[in-house]
Amino acid sequence: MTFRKLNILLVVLTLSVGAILVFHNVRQAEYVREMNESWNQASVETMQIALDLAALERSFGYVGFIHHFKNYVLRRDETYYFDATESYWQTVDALRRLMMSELPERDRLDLLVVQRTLNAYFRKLNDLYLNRADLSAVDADRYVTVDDTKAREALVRLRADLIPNLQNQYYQTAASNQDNAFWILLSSTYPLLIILAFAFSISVISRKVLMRAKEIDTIFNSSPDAFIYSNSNGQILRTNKMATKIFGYSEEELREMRIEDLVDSALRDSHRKLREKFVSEKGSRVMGAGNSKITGLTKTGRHVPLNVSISSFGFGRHKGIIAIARDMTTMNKLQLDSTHDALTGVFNRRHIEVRLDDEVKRAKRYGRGLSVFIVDLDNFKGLNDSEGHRAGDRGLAVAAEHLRLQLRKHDHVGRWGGDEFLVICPEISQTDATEIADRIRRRFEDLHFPWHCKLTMSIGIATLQPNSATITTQNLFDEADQALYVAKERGRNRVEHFAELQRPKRIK
Ligand SMILES: Nc1nc2c(ncn2[C@@H]2O[C@H](COP(=O)(O)OP(=O)(O)OP(=O)(O)O)[C@@H](O)[C@H]2O)c(=O)[nH]1
Repeated sequence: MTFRKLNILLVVLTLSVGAILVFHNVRQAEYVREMNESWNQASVETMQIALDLAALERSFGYVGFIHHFKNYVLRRDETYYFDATESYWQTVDALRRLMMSELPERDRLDLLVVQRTLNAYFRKLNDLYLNRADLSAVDADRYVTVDDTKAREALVRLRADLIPNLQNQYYQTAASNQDNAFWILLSSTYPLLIILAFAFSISVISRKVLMRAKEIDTIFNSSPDAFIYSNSNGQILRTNKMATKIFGYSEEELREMRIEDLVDSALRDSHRKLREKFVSEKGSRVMGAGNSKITGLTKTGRHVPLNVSISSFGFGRHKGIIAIARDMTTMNKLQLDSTHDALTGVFNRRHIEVRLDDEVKRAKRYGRGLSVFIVDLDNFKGLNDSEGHRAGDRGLAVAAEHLRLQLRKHDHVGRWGGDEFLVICPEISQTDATEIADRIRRRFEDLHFPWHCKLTMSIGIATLQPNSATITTQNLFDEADQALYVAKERGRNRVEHFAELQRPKRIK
């Protein structure tokens, strides 16, 4: 998974959990409010009905209307009449309130029975008060008699039915509130589980990211190449162990530096311009791919040959550069050792053979000329014998250096073996070749050596004429060798060209 995808996933997860929590909080507040409301409502209604029933029984019963009614019938005291009337209206009021409550149908019917009985009593009371004040107590009592059996039974039923029913309702509300509380608890657990899952995935992802970082760190630090990571301004942000080893600075010191500080001051400006051009190009790309050769500058001021590849990459507005540099000191030395003679510093036998083959092919391909010299020191054995091998070694090195100095940049010199050298001069005609070889010979003869015997050289030349397609490398070499042989035969310290040997005047 890419870092970008990971980021998007985390943002989506965070937003989802946030939304769920907000939703959950709103729902929870709603639940609590509903619970409170239903609880309050249930409590108030239950209480009200109980109070109304108690009020009904009190105002209707034997401390209420009936009590005052009976007293009036027996004593005919107006006060009882008014008390009874007041109790009557209180009873009516209690009945009305109960009728308006949510009650089962059978309870409503019982309330109607009570109301009818109350009204019957009240009519008789008023009639007695207004029209029959002259009746004796016994007659009055007989007159006002109302059959209240049904009303009493209705009240008993109401009490027996209504209170347990209300209790039932109360318990149902409590049970439903308990249900709500359960769901609130469950809905609290739900986001909690999401948060736990979220935390778990974050910890898994973090572990993977840390593992990856550790892997990269290990790769980074165990690389045989120097890694230098910098921002687009060239400010070094991170390096590996090899970078500290090559440049001699600590990681902390490198982090204070710019990448240009690691090249020679003369090259800094051009290096900076190259970096700026490189960074301004969009996207990631690799420059050099390990082939761009530059020279690094170490803390001690030593110049190190480097092969560098540079990659740039962009992440949002951030641009970074990674330079991977390989110290070529050892590699260059190995390469040099594989192609050069250790004693004289010119090409070794194997390499000069390859060069000879290449140059012969090239000369044939382009129809150009080529001359080859075989140079052999004269009586070299004598030098070894009289002055020792060290003097002989020095003589060989001086001869090689002499050849190199006397030749053009694109000529090649190699040690063929012992005291013998091979020189390749592309595009040199026969006449020029002889002249050059003779000049080399003469100047070598003029050199002063710190020993008694004189050191000279004999040179055999062969020339590949332009557009001569048939001659092979071996033929050319053999011709030069034959010319050398003749030079030795004719007294040494001489130059002979193979082509001259064929002419009759030379043979004379
Ligand atoms: N000091 C030294 N001597 C070497 C080296 N390689 C070869 N020789 C010696 O070079 C001498 C070459 O001698 P020769 O090729 O026989 O002939 P020369 O003495 O040069 O005589 P001419 O070539 O006939 O003039 C030998 O004695 C080798 O031992 C070397 O690397 N160092």
